[in-house]
Amino acid sequence: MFRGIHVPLVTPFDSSGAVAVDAIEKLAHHVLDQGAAGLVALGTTGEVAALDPAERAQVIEVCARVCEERSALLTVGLTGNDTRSTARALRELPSGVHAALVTVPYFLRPGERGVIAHFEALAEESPVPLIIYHIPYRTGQAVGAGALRRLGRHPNIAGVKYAVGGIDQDTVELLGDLPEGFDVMGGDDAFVSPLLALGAAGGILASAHLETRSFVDLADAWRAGDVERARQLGSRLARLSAALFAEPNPTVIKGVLHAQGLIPTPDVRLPLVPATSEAVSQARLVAVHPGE
Ligand SMILES: O=C(O)C1=N[C@H](C(=O)O)C[C@H](O)C1
Repeated sequence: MFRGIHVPLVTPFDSSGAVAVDAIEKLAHHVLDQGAAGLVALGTTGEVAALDPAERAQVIEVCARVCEERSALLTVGLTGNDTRSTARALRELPSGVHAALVTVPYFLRPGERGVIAHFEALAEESPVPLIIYHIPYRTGQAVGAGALRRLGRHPNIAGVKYAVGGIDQDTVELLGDLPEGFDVMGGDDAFVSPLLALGAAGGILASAHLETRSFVDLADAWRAGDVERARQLGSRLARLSAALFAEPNPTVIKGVLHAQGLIPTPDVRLPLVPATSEAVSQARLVAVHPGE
């Protein structure tokens, strides 16, 4: 189900601080024009925690409209560390949403058995397929290859957004033996190229707001076995990702998109603070001169 590059959209704000719905629509078309396979609404990059329920509904509505028009896949991010309320949020997803990206329960650290029980319960209730968001450096919860493989055998669990901060033993084991119909999507921008080389189906990458076409080419090159091209693109794009993540995501990306005239302000909501002008200039420089 998951393949190619999916862009977790930023939520732009206008000068009054309101969600700039027109800018979301423009950005959505912009990345899809460049070959993105889908959009992710309400990810970390979309500052979901700082949006109120009405704003979240607005973001989903505009993304669903664009995805419908463009025959693209819409995934919506859901973060919770309680199974009952997460199941309720899944049941309440509006139509037009094709999948839900659900974070491993954070902070609580329920252990692997708890994580398995959580996702199996959610998968039974969810009206759309789930993609597990595994990001232990944010959630505090390890989940090994065996547990992910078991979850991947559930018919309503379509994949994992894999962001363990590098390539480790579990990464290699997982990608060496994937359940049928269970896709691995790279979720650590700087490591997407090696993950694709190991057999990931694509990536959910905030960096792909910029150079979307090049990220799509990277995934295509690994799939086609064009190793030379994939390595070159991979190292160039990893430099771009490093510059875009030099300060907390999505502050630098918003700074660059604003400088390019794609969003009305670079503003983020507290506790995030806007990126420094140095970080934004450096990221713009790397985007234009990737060798520097
Ligand atoms: O919102 C997302 O989805 C992503 N979030 C990650 C993060 O903020 O750490 C980065 C990734 O590119 C996508």
